[in-house]
Amino acid sequence: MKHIIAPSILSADFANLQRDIEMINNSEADWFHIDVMDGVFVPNISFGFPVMKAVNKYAKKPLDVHLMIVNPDQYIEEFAKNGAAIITVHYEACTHLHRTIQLIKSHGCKASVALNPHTPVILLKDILADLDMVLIMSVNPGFGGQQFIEQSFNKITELRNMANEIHPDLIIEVDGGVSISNIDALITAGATAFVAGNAIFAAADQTQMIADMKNRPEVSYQI
Ligand SMILES: O=C(CO)[C@@H](O)[C@H](O)COP(=O)(O)O
Repeated sequence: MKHIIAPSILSADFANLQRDIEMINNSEADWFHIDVMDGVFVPNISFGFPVMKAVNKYAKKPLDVHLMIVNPDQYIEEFAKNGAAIITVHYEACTHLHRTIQLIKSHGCKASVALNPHTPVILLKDILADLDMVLIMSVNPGFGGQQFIEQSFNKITELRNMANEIHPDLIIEVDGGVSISNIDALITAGATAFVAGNAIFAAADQTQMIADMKNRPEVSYQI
């Protein structure tokens, strides 16, 4: 099976957002990755509903919305109304994670949980069967263009082993420092979806970079 490529619009040119959305529409990318940051959960503010609406107006692929915010329950309905297909909340931001997951699903979205680099995957064991996806943060969230944290490989493998027992078709998404140099090893470790910001938007030929990240002749995943 082919893995999923989700360009992160955080690294797009916001003065030419429609152009960058069309580039993704016309590429081999699978999803749009949308990073929402509130300046509280992470030390950065990205954007909220106005940008989400603008992306939803032109995007022809599913919107993969990553909420790096506190109190995500308060905003889930609004993100769903604005076109979110997948909503990821942070384990570290949710006191009643089971309730939050049910809320996401009740709005017709796929439910996903993100883990910061310091959070062990075992903490998701009792909720894994309810999830469509787990997002492994391979940098500390808040900024694009950071260096990949190598320990993430072990987390991906550990999560894939746990998922094989409980939920074999779980999507494991990796976010942060993903590039053409580490994507093969990440697929081999058990990841099936890849967020890439800098690797795509800083490339001389963005469409070609997406195609290169999508078509990896040496690796494919089995679930
Ligand atoms: O969530 C985040 C950052 O918090 C990511 O989605 C970044 O936007 C990925 O950017 P690169 O590391 O690929 O440049």
